[in-house]
Amino acid sequence: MTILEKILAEKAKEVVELKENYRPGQIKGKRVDVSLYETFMKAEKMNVIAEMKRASPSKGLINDGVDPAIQGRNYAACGAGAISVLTDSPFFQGTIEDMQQVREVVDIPVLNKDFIIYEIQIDRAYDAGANVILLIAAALPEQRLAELYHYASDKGLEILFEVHNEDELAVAKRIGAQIIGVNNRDLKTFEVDLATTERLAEKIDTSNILLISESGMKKAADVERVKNAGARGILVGETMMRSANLQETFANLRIPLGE
Ligand SMILES: O=C(O)c1ccccc1NCC(=O)[C@H](O)[C@H](O)COP(=O)(O)O
Repeated sequence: MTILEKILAEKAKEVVELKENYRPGQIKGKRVDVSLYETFMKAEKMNVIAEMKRASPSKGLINDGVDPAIQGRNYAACGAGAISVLTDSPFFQGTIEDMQQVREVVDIPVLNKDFIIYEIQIDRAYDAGANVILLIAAALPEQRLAELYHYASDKGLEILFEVHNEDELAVAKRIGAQIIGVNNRDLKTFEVDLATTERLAEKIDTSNILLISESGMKKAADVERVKNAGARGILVGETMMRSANLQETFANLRIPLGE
């Protein structure tokens, strides 16, 4: 079993419980009307989606003592264009409450980073104040991805559609994804290779699709590579969660987007 298969097996159990115990509208989070796509397409510096990630399958514990509200406020103050909150508990030690707390203290787009396989998770993300949800192409068949994409879109949510290879990118295009995340981390080996963004970006029309490069971003030279490939945004977890000086970390990664 790959790690993604293990995560999805756990997620299926969580969804059974959610369907029994959660009613749409049950959580009443703050709603802020902002668009990731609009904000990122017009920015002049590399846009950073800073991630709240206590732990991960590849790295184990990263920063389990983090206070989501404090970290979220700091991310926004230091220049994050958006904040991603991992809400999966078994593998990342996150919760939906983490995301709600972040939403309360910032007005920039908030991404609910989870392994979405069912509509009820989208309802809950919306209720807790998310602007964006994640759909992972590798997680579901195309038909189901399309259904979830349209369900989220009809609720006014944006979708970060995550791909790892050419076949998944073709699915993203058929579905009409406007925001495509290329994940540089191979979810089978955990190996991170920025060449994944470089390779797939050649097949993306970045003049109207917002390309986000995800995972493995540590220094300006990494950002330079994905910027040259056409990315207007980067999703950064571990580097942010381990940073002792967020101001400096953001300044290093937010390189100008012009020539
Ligand atoms: O991070 C993992 O180990 C992981 C394992 C299996 C599925 C997803 C995983 N991570 C989710 C992410 O996409 C990253 O948290 C995100 O891109 C940030 O990556 P990084 O900056 O390298 O922490």
